[in-house]
Amino acid sequence: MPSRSCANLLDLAAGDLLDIPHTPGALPRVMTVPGVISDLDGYGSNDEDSEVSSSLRERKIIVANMLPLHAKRDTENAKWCFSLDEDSILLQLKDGFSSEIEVIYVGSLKVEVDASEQEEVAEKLLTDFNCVPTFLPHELQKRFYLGFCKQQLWPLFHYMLPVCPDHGDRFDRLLWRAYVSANKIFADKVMEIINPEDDYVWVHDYHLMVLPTFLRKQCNRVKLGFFLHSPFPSSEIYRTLPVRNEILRGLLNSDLIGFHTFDYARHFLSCCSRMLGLDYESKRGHIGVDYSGRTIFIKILPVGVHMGQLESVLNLSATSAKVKEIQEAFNGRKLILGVDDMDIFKGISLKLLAVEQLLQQHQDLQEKIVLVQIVNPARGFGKDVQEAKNETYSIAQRINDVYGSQNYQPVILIDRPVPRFEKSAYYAVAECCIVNAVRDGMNLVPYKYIVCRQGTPKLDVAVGRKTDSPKTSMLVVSEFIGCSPSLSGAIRVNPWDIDAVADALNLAITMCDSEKQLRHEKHYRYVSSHDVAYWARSFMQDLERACQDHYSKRCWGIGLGLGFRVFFSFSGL
Ligand SMILES: O=P(O)(O)OC[C@H]1O[C@H](O[C@H]2O[C@H](CO)[C@@H](O)[C@H](O)[C@H]2O)[C@H](O)[C@@H](O)[C@@H]1O
Repeated sequence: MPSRSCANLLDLAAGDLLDIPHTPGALPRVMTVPGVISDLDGYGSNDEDSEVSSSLRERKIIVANMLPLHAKRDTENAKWCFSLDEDSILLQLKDGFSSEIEVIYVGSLKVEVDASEQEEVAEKLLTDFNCVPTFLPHELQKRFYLGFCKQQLWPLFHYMLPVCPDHGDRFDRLLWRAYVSANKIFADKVMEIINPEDDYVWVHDYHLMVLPTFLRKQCNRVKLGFFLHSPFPSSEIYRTLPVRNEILRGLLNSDLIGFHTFDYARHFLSCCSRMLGLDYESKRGHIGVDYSGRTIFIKILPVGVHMGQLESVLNLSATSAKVKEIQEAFNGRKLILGVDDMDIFKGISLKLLAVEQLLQQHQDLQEKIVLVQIVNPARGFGKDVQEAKNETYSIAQRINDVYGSQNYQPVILIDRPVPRFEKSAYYAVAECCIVNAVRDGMNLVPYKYIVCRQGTPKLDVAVGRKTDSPKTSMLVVSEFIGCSPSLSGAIRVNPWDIDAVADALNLAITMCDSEKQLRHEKHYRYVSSHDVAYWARSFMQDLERACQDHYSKRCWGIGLGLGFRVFFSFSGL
């Protein structure tokens, strides 16, 4: 594909995101892809009950901002080396699909590849990893990701309004244009590889919310699902966004839109109603909304963890060794664990303030508890992130100065990339895990903690535990995070209420084992049965159903006469 200059990309006007008429009579011809039917006359010719079928192998095209890859240069020959990012949900979701299905990824690399190397790298990534890279020009990438995504959408979707005009967080149309341009590049990349007759496209997260508009424009029959991993804020917050309609319409150009929680879906619905004037109705567990002659389905489906992967890490001898090492180092002290990205919405300093309060109010706990806070590297680089980091360090220092001693440090900050085996070992040892985020789309830390506390027979043997000994865990979780509704045995807290969080921590660490066991077992049953494969399979099944409805002859007929509806379905909770 010929590369475009950055200037051209940034010139692309946001006005390009006009709504697309979807009444079948107004459908544009589908882009011609070799071997693919290129207009709708031929497409709708199945009889009423038959499914859309083709001899070509079905593929799922997963589109996300970042490919599930690590990249680095070989120190000897300076060539790029790539490896799979096993932690990526995008990679893990494959387990939800039949092995017959080919999964292709479209997204950016975390590194910048020089234009002269891009062709070679693209070939290698396709051959070795089924990945198709979108090489965004440097300036565009910066404005798109660090600018519009991280400085504008991320705060707003986590309920932070740009209140101070001098803070530099006002809506910036230049950044919006970059967002639109970047989304278009992703859509163009998908168009280069898609076989619309057979392939399903699944777009992920807030970075790519207008991509469906571009895809739908180029290929009206594209089978397209979207999942939002971040929260969808209340309409009172969302409606402050100057480009609110463009983004809503972008999402509505999918066939199915997924959210982690009922609230996010409800907020989205209310935005559609208030801002676009769309009606919706509830019928047999589904809610339907008409939108410009299209059918959209909405699914509430919290994501899960990869059980097999977590268990295999627990089975590593490095993990057992680390567990023993941590147990020895803590020497009977109760470990409270926090694992968070360094981000202003994770509530790390509120958590530290609660621990400080706990130690102040319960002198008996001094020398007996330790908060280990693992801090994953920041993903955005705003001034606010640096401020949050400084505050975290300063509160931790204060607590350690006041309550620590020569052999005791009540707060341990681990601020470096922590390998999976080490994290799993901390999860396995921790008496209590606390997630105190003031907003988070889902947050899988509690689920990982539960699985690691359950452990594996191999880990039990390695650390000298009876394999049939009762398993316990204790969670303190913020009520503002997506996983909270699924954790009915957790102590739910308002992270802003420091007294309440301190009390919750006290309750968690003093609770009797039988109660902790009951809560743990309940959580484990849920987490192990609603894993990432369940999530992906369930989303894809609904997407297939949605597309069958949309693109079968019968439905086109209904669409012509009556217009289409949006349906909501609920599962996983
Ligand atoms: O920081 P970004 O590159 O913009 O990516 C955003 C975050 O993506 C991932 O978290 C999101 O998805 C998780 C799984 O659904 C969910 O638990 C979380 O609430 C979402 O924000 C990633 O895990 C984060 O590190 C990124 O910051």
